[in-house]
Amino acid sequence: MRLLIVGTLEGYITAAGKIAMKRGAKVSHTDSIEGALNALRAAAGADLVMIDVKLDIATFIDSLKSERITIPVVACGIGTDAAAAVRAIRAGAKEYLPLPPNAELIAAVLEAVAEESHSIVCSDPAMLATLRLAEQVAPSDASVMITGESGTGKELMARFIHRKSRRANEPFVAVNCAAIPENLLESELFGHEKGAFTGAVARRLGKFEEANNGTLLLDELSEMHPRLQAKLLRAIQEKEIDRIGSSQPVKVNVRLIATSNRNLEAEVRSGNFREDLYFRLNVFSVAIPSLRERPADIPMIAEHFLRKYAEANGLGEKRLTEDALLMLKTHHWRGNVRELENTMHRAVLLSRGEEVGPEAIMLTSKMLAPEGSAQASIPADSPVANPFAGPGGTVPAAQPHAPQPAPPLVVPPPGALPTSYGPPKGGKSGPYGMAANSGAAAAANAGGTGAGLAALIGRTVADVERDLILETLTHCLGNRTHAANILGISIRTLRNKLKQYGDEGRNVPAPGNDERATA
Ligand SMILES: Nc1ncnc2c1ncn2[C@@H]1O[C@H](COP(=O)(O)OP(=O)(O)OP(=O)(O)O)[C@@H](O)[C@H]1O
Repeated sequence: MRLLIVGTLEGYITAAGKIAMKRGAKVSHTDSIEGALNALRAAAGADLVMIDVKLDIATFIDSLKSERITIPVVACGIGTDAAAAVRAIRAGAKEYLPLPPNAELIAAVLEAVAEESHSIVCSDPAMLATLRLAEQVAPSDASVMITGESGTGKELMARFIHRKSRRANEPFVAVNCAAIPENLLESELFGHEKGAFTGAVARRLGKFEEANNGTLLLDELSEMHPRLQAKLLRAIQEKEIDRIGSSQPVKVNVRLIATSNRNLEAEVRSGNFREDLYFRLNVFSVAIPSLRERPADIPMIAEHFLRKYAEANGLGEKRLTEDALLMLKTHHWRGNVRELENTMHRAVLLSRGEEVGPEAIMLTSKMLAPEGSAQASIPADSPVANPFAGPGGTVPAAQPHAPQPAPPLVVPPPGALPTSYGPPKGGKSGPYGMAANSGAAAAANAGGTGAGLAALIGRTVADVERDLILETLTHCLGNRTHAANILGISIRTLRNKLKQYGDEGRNVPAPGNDERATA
């Protein structure tokens, strides 16, 4: 949790900051609204802003809205100033915290923000049962192995277990073992001493030490090289790690959660994964059902993302039509919740007005296309894999047993995309179901001749794809990562396409501020 304090808080900055830090928050401070906006525009960002009620909160919140930065703002002022509190709430502040700061109140606000941004939306009995199991397992210190197809919510579940554990106020640190090359992963996990290898210009602590007293998530563990598996096993057994280049072991107290979207037992059998490590990590196992196995979750999750992205994009309320809902319910979600999330994000941007109909639902999967059709031959990675597709409750993580009618308060971080949003990994989901096209979906798909779609007829797929990519990029103010997420393609594919368009003399939006170094 990153907290940004703006202003002097009537002289109580230090007290408020200390309380927040004690609860695990990383606290930064700026004096002015301009300073806060600059900080939020930068990659460092924040998950919550506490602002002095004497500052111009209305201007601040308006600026956030106009720049599409979505972040909860809490106003703080001397308790007796009721008029200022009312003004702040009217301006859009979520809460008013009276000063001097009260430890319990600050803790409650931080907890609420953390839960809201990682809430697990579900109502299907299969998922509720999984959550119950996770909640039972959470308070112990035992290692947990979370399995499930790509995009089913494994990281979300790991965060849920951490929040429900005795370590909830300590750090939660995640490492994606598949995303980091083997030689860097060792230093990432265990740290290194200055001079340990070329480029090690200073001592760096690894994730084990960063997560000390808290929880370390080893995401996509099956991708770890056997040599590192041995070092990890030692760290678990001895409860100590060796920084690279050091002969002094360091004691660590870390609860481990591992995830894998591969069948780890099979990896053990084929000799790719150490059996002893597998049993160390798999004390408890939590298997997350795929979205296909919990169809009752689809409408709820779809509505959740509809609200989230409509709000994040500063658009009014939107609702799904019956046809659109039917299309979602009958689609074969290979990319699971992540695919559904991207689909709803696109739908928010493509729909006009309050209603979201089937014409706004662009599915990246080939599953709806008849075998051998032109559509089926378009790669699933393409944003126009289904360009001619036609009309087709939330249980906050803290209370998994009691589905609530009220929508969750969604708190995406600055830039309006969740931190857990990784590059699309749908292609890695493995050999999961090639379910036959359902009759309902096929029927819904067959009727696609809305005005928007008719306008596409006569254009080539490449043309439509280019326009969609460039429009989306413009919408994302040039941010490649966000655009790739919305389009449902990898950042690499996006960059290749943009290079091609640039070479063809097209006007390609410049990278967003935070991406200039890498784009
Ligand atoms: N039940 C849910 N409610 C709300 N959002 C969800 C739910 N499940 C997953 N998500 C969202 O879907 C996206 C993918 O979730 P997450 O990263 O936890 O999946 P994963 O299984 O760890 O993915 P991968 O296998 O690719 O690592 C995230 O944006 C997450 O917030």
